[in-house]
Amino acid sequence: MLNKSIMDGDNPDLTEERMKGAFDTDKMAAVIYGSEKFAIRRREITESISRIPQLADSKPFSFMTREEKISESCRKLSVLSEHWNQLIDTNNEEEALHLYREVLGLEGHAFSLHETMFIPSLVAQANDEQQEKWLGRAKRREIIGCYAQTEMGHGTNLRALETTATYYPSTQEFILHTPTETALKWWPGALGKSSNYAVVVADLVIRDTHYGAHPFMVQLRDEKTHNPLPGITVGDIGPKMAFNGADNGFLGFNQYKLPRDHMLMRHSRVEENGTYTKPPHAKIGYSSMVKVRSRMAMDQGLFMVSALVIAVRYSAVRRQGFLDDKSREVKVLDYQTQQHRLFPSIARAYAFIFCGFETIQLYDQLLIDVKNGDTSGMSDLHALTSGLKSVVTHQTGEGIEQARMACGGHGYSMASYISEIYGVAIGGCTYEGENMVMLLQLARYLVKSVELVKTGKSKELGPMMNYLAEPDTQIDLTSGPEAYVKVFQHAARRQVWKATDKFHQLMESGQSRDIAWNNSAVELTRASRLHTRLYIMETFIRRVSSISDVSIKKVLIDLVNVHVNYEVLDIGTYALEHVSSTQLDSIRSQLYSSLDTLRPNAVSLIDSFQISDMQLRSVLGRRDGHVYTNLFEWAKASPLNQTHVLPSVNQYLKPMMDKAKL
Ligand SMILES: CCCCCCCC(=O)SCCNC(=O)CCNC(=O)[C@H](O)C(C)(C)COP(=O)(O)OP(=O)(O)OC[C@H]1O[C@@H](n2cnc3c(N)ncnc32)[C@H](O)[C@@H]1OP(=O)(O)O
Ligand SMILES: Cc1cc2nc3c(=O)[nH]c(=O)nc-3n(C[C@H](O)[C@H](O)[C@H](O)COP(=O)(O)OP(=O)(O)OC[C@H]3O[C@@H](n4cnc5c(N)ncnc54)[C@H](O)[C@@H]3O)c2cc1C
Repeated sequence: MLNKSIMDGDNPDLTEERMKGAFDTDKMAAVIYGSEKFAIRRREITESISRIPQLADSKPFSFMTREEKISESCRKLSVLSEHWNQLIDTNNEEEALHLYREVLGLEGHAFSLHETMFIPSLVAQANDEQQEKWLGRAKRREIIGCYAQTEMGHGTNLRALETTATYYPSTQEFILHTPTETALKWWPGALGKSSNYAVVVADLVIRDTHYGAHPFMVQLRDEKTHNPLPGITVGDIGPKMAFNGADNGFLGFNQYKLPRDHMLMRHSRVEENGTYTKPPHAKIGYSSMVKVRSRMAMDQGLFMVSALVIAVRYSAVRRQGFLDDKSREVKVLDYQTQQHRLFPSIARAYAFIFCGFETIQLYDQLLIDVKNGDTSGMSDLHALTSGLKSVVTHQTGEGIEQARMACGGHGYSMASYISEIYGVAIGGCTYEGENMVMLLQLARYLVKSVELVKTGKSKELGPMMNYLAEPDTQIDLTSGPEAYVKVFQHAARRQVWKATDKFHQLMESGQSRDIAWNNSAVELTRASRLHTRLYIMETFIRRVSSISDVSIKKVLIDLVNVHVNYEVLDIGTYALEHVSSTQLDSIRSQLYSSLDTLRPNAVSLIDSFQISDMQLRSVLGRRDGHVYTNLFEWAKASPLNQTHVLPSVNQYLKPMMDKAKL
C-alpha cells in the first residue's frame, strides 16, 4: 500500500484518491521531516499520546472560552509532566515541538515562549555560571520563563525602548524601572499569568551613559505563591485575533532591584565597579530573534499545510456540480480553479519546509561559531531570515485564506478550524519583526551588495549574492526549472539594481540618507521579496534534485513544475522585462497541464505530512473523510444547543413578542 492512510470504513472518495497515489507516503514523510528516523519518531510519539486518554481534548477548542483554553492547556501540561521521558527524547527540540503541537495545538500555552525564546536566550546570552544557575532549572521546567522585549510604545525600534536598567556600583545592583505608560512591556507571550521569570530587554544605563538594549534575567513572581513580587505590575493584555490560549502580557517595574549578575553576560559585561565591556558584535543581543526567525519558514510551512490538509481532503469528498458525467456530481477538487487555488500552495509549503531545514541548520552553526568567537556569519543570516520570515508569513496567510475559501461555507465555520490556523499564522507577519521592517533590513544588505559590485569588490559578496554581479543572458524556457530560476535572477537583479540606483540618485540630488531611503522604500521591499523568492525556488529545486528515490522524485518534480510556472506568472510584471508575452502564454499553458499532472497525487502529497486528527482539530479535514455526520455531531455539541430555550429568549425575546401581540 503506497498511501499509508488507507483504512477500512473511510469515505470511499478519499480511499479512491489514496489508491491513486503513485508514491509511498512514509517515504515522502521521511523527505519532509529530514530523515526516516525522525518521521518514524513522529508517528511513534503520536501513537503513544493516543494511549494516554487524559491528553485528549476535553471538548472542541472552538467551544471553549479563553479561561477554559488556558486551564485545559495547563491541565495537559501537568499530565505531560508525568510522561515527558517516556514520550520523547527531552533533549530533542523537534520531538518536543511535535509533542506540543499534538497535545496542545497552536493557540499557545504556558510553556510556548519558555521553549521558543526563554531557553534559547539563556543558551545564547547567559555565561557559563549563569547557565549553571538557571538553564537546568528552566529545562527541568522548575520555573516558567518568557521573553519580554516589546513595549506598548515601541516594538520595532529597539533603540527607543524606554525600560531602564540603571547600574549602581555602590550596591552592585541594577534598578529596573518603567518610566512612562508607554514603557510598559506589552505583548510577551505567557507573561500575563503563567511565567514566574522573564528575560527582560532594557536600556542599560551606567553613570548616565545609555548603552542600549541588553537582556536581564528577572524573577517576576514568588516561587511559592505565584504572586507578583513587590515592585512588579503584571497582567494579561486581553483577547486577540487568535492565540487566545496564550496569556500575552503587560509588565511594569517600579524601581525594581536586580543583582549585578542577573544581566546576561556571555557577550557584554558590567564589572562590579561599573566598567562596561561591549559585545564582539553590536547586534549579538538580538540572537533570540534570529533563532525564532530561522524557524519560521518551517513553522509557517506547517501552518499552511494544516490548512491544505483540510481543504484538499474536503475537496475530495465535497461533490458539487457536473462536468462530463451528468449522472454524478464531481468532486470539487476536479475543478481547475480549485486546483489553481490549492496546488501552488502545496508547492510553496514543501518549499518553505525545505528552506526551513537550511535556516535552522545555519542558526545552529552560527551559535557554535559565535561561541568560538566568530561572528562573521551574523549579517548573512540576519539578512536571509529577515527576508524569508516576511515572504513566508505573507504567502502563508494568502494560502490559508485561499484554503478557507476553497471549503465554501463550511470553511467559514469554526468546525473547519481554518480561521484559527489563519489567525495564528498571520501573527507571524508582525511578531519577530514587522514584515516591511524586516524586508528593509534585507534591503540594506542588498544595497551594500550592489555597492560592492559597483566598486569592483564582487569577490566579497556574501552567499546567494553572486547573481547580482552577473550579466543578463538569453533564457531558454525549454531547458527545465533552472530556466525559471534564471527568470527570477534577472528580475531580482534588475529590481535590486533599480532600487539601489534610485536610492543613490535621491542622495545625489541632495536628499539625506534617511529621506532617500524612505523615498525608495517600496522599491527596496520589492527587491527584497524577489531576492527571497529566488532563494526559495533555488532551495526547492536543489533539495528535489538531491533525492534518489525515483517515485518520490518524480512527484516532487511535478510539484516543482507547478511552483516554477506559478511563481514566474505571479511576478509577471517583472518577468515581462526578460521573457516575451508569448513565452508567458506558454508558461500559463504549462501551469495548467502541471496542475492536471499533479491532481492524482494531491491527497497523498498532503497525507504525507502525517498530521493527526488530534493535531488538526478540524471536522472538515478528518483523515477518514466522514465530514457530514461529524459536522452535525459537532454542531449539536455547541453550548447553545444544550437547551431548547435560552434564558435570553425568556428574558427578552418572548416578552417583546408577547407585548407585540397585545
Ligand atoms: C509560538 C509563537 C512565538 C511568537 C514569538 C514572538 C516573539 C517576539 O515577537 S519577540 C520581539 C521581536 N521583536 C522584533 O523582532 C523587533 C524588530 N526590530 C529589530 O529587530 C531591530 O530593531 C531592527 C533590526 C529592525 C533594527 O535594529 P537597529 O539596532 O536599529 O539596527 P539598524 O540601525 O537598522 O541596523 C544596524 C545594523 O545592524 C544589523 N543588524 C540588525 N539586526 C541584526 C541581527 N539580528 N543580526 C545581525 N545584524 C543585525 C543591520 O543589518 C545593520 O547592518 P548594516 O549597518 O551593516 O546595514
Ligand atoms: C502574536 C504576537 C506575539 C508576540 N510575542 C511577543 C513576545 O513574546 N515578546 C515580545 O517582546 N514581543 C512580542 N510581540 C510583539 C512583536 O514583536 C511586535 O509587535 C513587533 O515586533 C512589531 O512591532 P510594533 O508593534 O512596534 O509595530 P510598529 O513598528 O508600530 O508597526 C506599525 C507600522 O509601522 C511600520 N514601521 C515601523 N517602523 C518602520 C520603519 N523603520 N520603516 C518602515 N515602516 C515602519 C510597520 O511596517 C507597520 O506597518 C508579539 C506580537 C504578536 C502579534
